[in-house]
Amino acid sequence: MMEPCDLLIHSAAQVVTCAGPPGPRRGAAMRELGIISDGAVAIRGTTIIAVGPSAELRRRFHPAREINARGRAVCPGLVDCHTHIVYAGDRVAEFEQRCAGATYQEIMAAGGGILRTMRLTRAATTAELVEATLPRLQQMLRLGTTTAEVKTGYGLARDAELRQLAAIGLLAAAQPVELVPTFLPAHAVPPEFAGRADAYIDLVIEEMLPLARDWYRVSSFAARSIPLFADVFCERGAFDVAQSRRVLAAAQALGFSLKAHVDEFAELGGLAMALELGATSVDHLDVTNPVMFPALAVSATVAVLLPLVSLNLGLSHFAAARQMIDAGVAVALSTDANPGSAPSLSLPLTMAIACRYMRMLPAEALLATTVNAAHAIGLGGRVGAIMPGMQADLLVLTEADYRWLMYELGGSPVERVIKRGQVVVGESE
Ligand SMILES: N=CN[C@@H](CCC(=O)O)C(=O)O
Ligand SMILES: [Zn+2]
Repeated sequence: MMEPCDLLIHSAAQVVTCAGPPGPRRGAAMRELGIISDGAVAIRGTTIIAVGPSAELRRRFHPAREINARGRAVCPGLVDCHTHIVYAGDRVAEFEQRCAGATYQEIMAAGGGILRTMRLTRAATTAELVEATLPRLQQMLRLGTTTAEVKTGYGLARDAELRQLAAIGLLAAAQPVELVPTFLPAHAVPPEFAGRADAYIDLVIEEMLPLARDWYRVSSFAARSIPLFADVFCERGAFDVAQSRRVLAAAQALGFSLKAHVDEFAELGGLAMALELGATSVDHLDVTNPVMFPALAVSATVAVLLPLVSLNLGLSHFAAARQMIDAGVAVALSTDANPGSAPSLSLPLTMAIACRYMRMLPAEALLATTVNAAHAIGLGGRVGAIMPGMQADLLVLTEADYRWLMYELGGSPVERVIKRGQVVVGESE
């Protein structure tokens, strides 16, 4: 007797399952993709129920609908685990200043950069923020992103930060990309607190974090067991290690999971602090001293690397992904999509740059934007792999070999996107 299923995707040249044991992948396991040739995936409701050779699954299942992948590759929906996509305005003029030689830090120190986006974002209503962000999410979806972390951090004041959280909640309900919220009020010292960063941290701890926690408790995110993260920008010109520790420790006491921007331009010691607090991820790590890699490798913390920042800032230095992977660090990759340091929404481009400039192999880059990225946002075991029991988030690519995702530069490698068992990009039959 054949078993019923809602959707059967079959005749894929490769089903790149990324299947493996629980937990983030490290070392040689970052090169094991579990590829099934001439593969198929059976889906019931929002969940994957079987994965295997096409001939076997076509004998076993009687599907309500089927997709013939016609020799294309199928892989997990991509997970963008570090983005700043809720903002108003742009930084095009600053881009020209950087072309003329100004640095990102000089622009930030002169009141531009994050503070320019803060001024524009503060002036926007929640509805305007939603309207500005929706097309970004649509583009991410077309490029294969089915789950994305989204940070606040351009309000830098109580109400404006809460408006960003509200916008993230509305966006999660308005389109298919699944969102994971991160509260980042300590992204820069706002102008009202210039020279008084500690006083701003007091406000963050006493008022902003508790309000964000209250917002989360009644949100759809809590109802679906999607975690709320707190994050901090630990950097010269932003917050020092002591200030960053105060924010993260207070957030942890309120029940937030933790992330930290560390070692982007200067190594202040934020990495050791974040590891001590058991952060879910540490992000950037562009200038981290390799003596830190063994401690990172034995921790449960995922290292999120953001190569589009180095590319966009015209830097020749990239995070030491090769050394980190060889040392056993669980590496994830993300766009860092934001209007300043990384104006790109493309995970395929991110992977392409990581392979060329950080010496990652294509298999490692894919695991870094699926399984490990899911673990970096607390969704490991739910999304990021094609395995029975996992959420049915899949891509049918335009080519037969998944390595086209990294090989092509700036292309459009995705033919169809399936989110929670529904075709949300491309033809449904
Ligand atoms: N480094 C700090 N925050 C962002 C940049 C945000 C911006 O420039 O607007 C980042 O991750 O690169
Ligand atoms: Zn960031």
